[in-house]
Amino acid sequence: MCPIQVTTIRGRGRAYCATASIAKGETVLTSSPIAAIVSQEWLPETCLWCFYCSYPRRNKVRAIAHQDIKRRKTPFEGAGFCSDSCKELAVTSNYAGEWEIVQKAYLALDHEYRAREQHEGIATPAASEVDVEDYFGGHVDADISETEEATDINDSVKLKEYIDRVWNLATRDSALLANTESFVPESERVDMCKLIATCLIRNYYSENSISDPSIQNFDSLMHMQYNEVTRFQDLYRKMEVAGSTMTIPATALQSFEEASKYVPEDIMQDIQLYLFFSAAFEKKDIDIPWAFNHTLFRHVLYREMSNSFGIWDPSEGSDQELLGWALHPKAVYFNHSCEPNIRKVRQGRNMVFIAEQNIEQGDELCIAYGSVAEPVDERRNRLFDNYSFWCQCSRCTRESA
Ligand SMILES: C[S@@+](CC[C@H](N)C(=O)[O-])C[C@H]1O[C@@H](n2cnc3c(N)ncnc32)[C@H](O)[C@@H]1O
Repeated sequence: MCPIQVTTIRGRGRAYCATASIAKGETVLTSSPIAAIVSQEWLPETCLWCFYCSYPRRNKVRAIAHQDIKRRKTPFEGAGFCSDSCKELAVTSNYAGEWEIVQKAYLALDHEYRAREQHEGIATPAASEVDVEDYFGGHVDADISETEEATDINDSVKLKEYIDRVWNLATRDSALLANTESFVPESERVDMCKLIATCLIRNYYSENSISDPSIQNFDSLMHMQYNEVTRFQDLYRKMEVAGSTMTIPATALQSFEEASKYVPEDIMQDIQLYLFFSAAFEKKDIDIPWAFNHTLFRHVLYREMSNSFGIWDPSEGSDQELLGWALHPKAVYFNHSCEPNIRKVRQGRNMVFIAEQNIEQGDELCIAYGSVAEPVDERRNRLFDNYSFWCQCSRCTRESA
């Protein structure tokens, strides 16, 4: 048993703390991911299960059988495993049938991406031709109750309602939907869609299969910190419109066009990404047994942003390559410190957390979210830009005093 427990610390939220003393070098936690994605760039050489990167040699075992590869034009068709046993583990560590559906979803996203990238026969329909119900296959969310009040950006509850309304409006706005097919996401954002699809497919299988305690369920993801509102607030404060008002008028919700004037560009990109995601799965020939909507999509998107772990290639020394991303529900309670007492090491698919020094009972266990070599202002700004928090660790507090 690991001598650690989750405790709440003022100003830092939940945190792992030691329940007994821990000796330097002791492993405090080993975590396996609920979902992981190898980035498009490294797919041909990186094992989908253990993340061993054999670059420049390609993976030995293909994910998709030769006879099933129709055109071999999309990245996932080149994906694979370093061994048959890794492939076997990938298939058997899911619910029955789940792995095949995940592969289908990846191919659907790849096809949508490639089609948009190459403008392969995509005719942008006129706004009047877009049938919203048809576009979303009936998955359009019900609207939330009308509010006639202005929205104060600092009021998190009201702002969440505003954000929900904006997403509802966006997914019904025929002008936006008509133009949406000309939007080509960056390849890393397509990778993000694959990670989200993996989680939503797990949600479907968790709800529709006989429970298997060895498989992590979607619920474990929901315990991760949800950063949608704080991200909106941070981005909004940087917008020009925000210079004049921290209040969004009630009239903004009359139409998506009006509402979008008060939506930061990065959030508009998130909405476009969802429209891309749903377009990939609303094609007639794609048979994926799940229900998705923008609420579920956002549940994963705004958790991934400050909770995921990079999959770094350890063989590269100081010039490590980022091979992909993984979500580890058990490991998300490690806060950041610029003088961390825990080191994280990737061992194959797992993340292992090891004490860097002797730790006393009651001490908080912290890792470093990236480099801590820069001066305090640089460190704090980077953490704020990447994770939306102002570092309150002992070193930052000391160095900024
Ligand atoms: C991966 S989560 C860690 C667990 C988190 N405290 C929770 O309650 O879920 C990262 C978040 O924890 C908080 N956090 C982590 N390290 C921090 C620090 N040094 N100073 C202030 N907040 C911190 C920030 O809100 C950050 O977005």
